[in-house]
Amino acid sequence: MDQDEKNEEVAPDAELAAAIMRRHFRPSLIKTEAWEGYEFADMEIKITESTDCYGAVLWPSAMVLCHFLDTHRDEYNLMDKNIIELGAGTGLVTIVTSLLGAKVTSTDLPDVLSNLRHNVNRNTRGRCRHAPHITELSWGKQLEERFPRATCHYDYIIAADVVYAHPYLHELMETFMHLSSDDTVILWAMRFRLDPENSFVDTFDKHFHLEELYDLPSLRIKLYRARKRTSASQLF
Ligand SMILES: C[S@@+](CC[C@H](N)C(=O)[O-])C[C@H]1O[C@@H](n2cnc3c(N)ncnc32)[C@H](O)[C@@H]1O
Repeated sequence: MDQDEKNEEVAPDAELAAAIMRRHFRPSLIKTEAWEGYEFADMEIKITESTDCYGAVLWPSAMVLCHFLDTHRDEYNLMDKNIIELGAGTGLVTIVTSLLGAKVTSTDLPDVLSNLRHNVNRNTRGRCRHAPHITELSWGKQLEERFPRATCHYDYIIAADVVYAHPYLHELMETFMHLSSDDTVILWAMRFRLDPENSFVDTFDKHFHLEELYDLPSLRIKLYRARKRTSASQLF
């Protein structure tokens, strides 16, 4: 392969990655409150971050997932769909999916919920068909009690950058398993940093049919679509 051919291979990822990161970012406005502006679902979205924990920062995987959903509205028509987001953080993905018409349950650890609620309320009030529901979900805890399989059915489980070197990867897998019905589609944007992340993908692949929708090496992010493996389920 000569150099030109190599360049041709790399360019699409670099261009897409640059477009995702550039298109949706606007500089901070320091007024009484600092926020960053993003544009998705034909709306300006204001996100306030705080640097005191992971969940209060907006991570690039969230922008990748939002970009995908915003630019694939026909294939992924979210109107009236039931969605649950894991590790919602600052709430960008919850906001975008709500603006696109979904009924969203937005979840994270208790410490993160106040900033999450602030961002989600300010960006969705009066703009959405269904008001998003924000609630605690600590992976692996009280799953059947709080999200009973008999009554909770999700069309989509969405997650951005929830896999990294934390001690709850087993509980996260358990949560994906518990919330998935045979027809639930998981859309999961993942940033690769260390080895535990690769082994999580290997384990995930044993329980779910996994398909790559985006591979963005320049951001070290992949976007996956997955569905639970069952004896009766059809492969994508
Ligand atoms: C790297 S941040 C990603 C946040 C957001 N999805 C984004 O992409 O901007 C990881 C998120 O997972 C949440 N998280 C970490 N451990 C968790 C656990 N055991 N149960 C529930 N959420 C957890 C964090 O609070 C945080 O919001």
